[in-house]
Amino acid sequence: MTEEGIMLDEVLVNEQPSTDTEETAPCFQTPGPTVTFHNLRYRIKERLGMFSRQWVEKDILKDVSGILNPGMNAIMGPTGSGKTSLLDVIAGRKDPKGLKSGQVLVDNTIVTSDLRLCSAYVVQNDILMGTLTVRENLAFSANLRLSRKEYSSADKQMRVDSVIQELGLKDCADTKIGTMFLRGVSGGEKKRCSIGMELITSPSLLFLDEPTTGLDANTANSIMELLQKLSKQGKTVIFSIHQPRYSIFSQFDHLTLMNKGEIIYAGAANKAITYFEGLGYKCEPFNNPADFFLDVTNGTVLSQIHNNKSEKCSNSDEMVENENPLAVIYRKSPHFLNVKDRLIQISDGLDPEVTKGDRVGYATPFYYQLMLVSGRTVRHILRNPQTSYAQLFLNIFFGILVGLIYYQIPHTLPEALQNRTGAFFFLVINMVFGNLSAVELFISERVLFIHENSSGFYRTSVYFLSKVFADLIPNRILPVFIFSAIPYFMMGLKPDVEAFFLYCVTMSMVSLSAVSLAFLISASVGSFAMANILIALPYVVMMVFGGFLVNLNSMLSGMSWLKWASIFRYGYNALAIIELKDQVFTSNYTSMTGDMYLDHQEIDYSTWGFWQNQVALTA
Ligand SMILES: Nc1ncnc2c1ncn2[C@@H]1O[C@H](COP(=O)(O)OP(=O)(O)OP(=O)(O)O)[C@@H](O)[C@H]1O
Repeated sequence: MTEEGIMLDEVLVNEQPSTDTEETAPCFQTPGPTVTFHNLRYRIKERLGMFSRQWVEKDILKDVSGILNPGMNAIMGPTGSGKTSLLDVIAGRKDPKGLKSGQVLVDNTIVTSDLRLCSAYVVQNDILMGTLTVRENLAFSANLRLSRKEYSSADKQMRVDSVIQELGLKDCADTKIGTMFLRGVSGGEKKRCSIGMELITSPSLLFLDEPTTGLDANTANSIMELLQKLSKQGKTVIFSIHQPRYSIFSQFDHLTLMNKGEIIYAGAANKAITYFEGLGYKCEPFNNPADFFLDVTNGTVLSQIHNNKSEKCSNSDEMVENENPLAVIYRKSPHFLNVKDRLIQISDGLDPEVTKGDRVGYATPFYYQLMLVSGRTVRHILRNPQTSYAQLFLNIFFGILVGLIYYQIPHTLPEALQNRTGAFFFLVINMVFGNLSAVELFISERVLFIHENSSGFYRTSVYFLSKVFADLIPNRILPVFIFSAIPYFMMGLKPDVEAFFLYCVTMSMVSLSAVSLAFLISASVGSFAMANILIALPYVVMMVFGGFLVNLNSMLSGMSWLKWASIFRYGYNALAIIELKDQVFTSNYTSMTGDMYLDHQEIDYSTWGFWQNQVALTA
């Protein structure tokens, strides 16, 4: 199959961008909403020590409220002050269990967690498919997030072109994003592409987590200019940022300054200096305001008035108890009282029955998502075929090796039985351990999946099925047939079509069972190292209880039940039945049937006895 042949994108990703700019549909037109958040209190639970049973609760947002209008809304503060947490809670991206009180309103209406499906969120570390080009990534977003009823292929194509044009991505549109092994587009272009992935849906509300982190000064500037351009078109752009330089700070309309989970200033960005100067903090000439604010929060710059006032305020219980006096002062300031009045008005006029986002669902149907996501996975594999080639090569190599070791097994005892059973066990071991690479499947793209799934690209089941199909066929099923066929004929096993077919079925079932276990572990843990440790344990235990290394009948009864969970045992038994049943083996003095051996090993070789192994492998 060629890459071009894959039915992957309705938008023809290989098509050159439309050069006629007048035809390009203008995007980013919808005016942005006003976002208000009321008394948000977010709490996390942390274990005291690694093995401790005690938990401590920590408030990471302490009763924060505010109003964010269309324009550039920056959330600033020192590390750990709660910027990202506030952004995530507003965007509906933080675990709702931690939200102890408060609510978020969009245009005076309660939003459900579906806000995440109808707003755009650009994460800090760009999460894109590295083997696809900028245009292909954008097309993927357009195809999955724009409804097929409302947008034709041409509309989607136009939208992709429009985003490329607006974000200045024309020169790198057909360059791959890049992976660990493949040099791709620059950091700034990657960030633009990440923003573009979200702008495809033309959202009026855009969240960005630290959009300038990791970028050089010029690139950071150009990203912020782009955001400012969007905000000037009426969008509500809300972002967290750590310590921007002056040219970036001067583009902010509204500033929310955080410290220790509380707001210490919220209001017009250009009035923040005046506010802090009013509290007695002096910003030296030529000092960057962003640096000044961080110095204020860190206590590097001290307030004369505040120092005097602290004596005056020492009677105030709130001031004495609160370890964040700037937050207390802010809550008493006219700035906050103003915000509070407006929030009370909004809350009073709120109709709890009317909610936003109730009916937001996926833009495309299940089968269409499955087709697109599988297409992308196949394209990714074709552009990154090393694993598939290695899998194929290893299977051919081991197939020939087993064939050579057990070449043309005679029918004379004792080799006839010893070599056959040894070969079966070796084959099953290869089949199981050859699938260790499957643990990597859900780990390597975990972050991409979580981001795309929570942004409403596709359903969880779609991703799972697409990975299973795209990995199973090239990496698990095809190599199994090669691995099975080579040694079967080299070893001279039963020359019978039915026996060969059943042998292939058994090998496939062993492979699929081993892969399923690897998938289960892969989906349950977060790191590759952990997955490797966890998969080795059941594989080794299953191998010991496989029936070849130890006589299961002579085992401690308390342990022998483990044989029922052994993929090795079911695979080995099935192969032994296929090959040994109805065969007669001879030596100089005696003869022995395969059935006698199976009886001796207590292997049930009746028809049901054989198929129950297949059923167990399927289970
Ligand atoms: N899920 C969580 N589990 C434990 N602690 C958390 C969790 N989320 C946030 N925190 C803690 O809450 C505090 C605020 O975190 P947050 O990421 O919001 O800060 P930030 O201001 O964005 O910091 P940075 O600039 O370093 O990203 C930090 O002390 C952080 O360790």
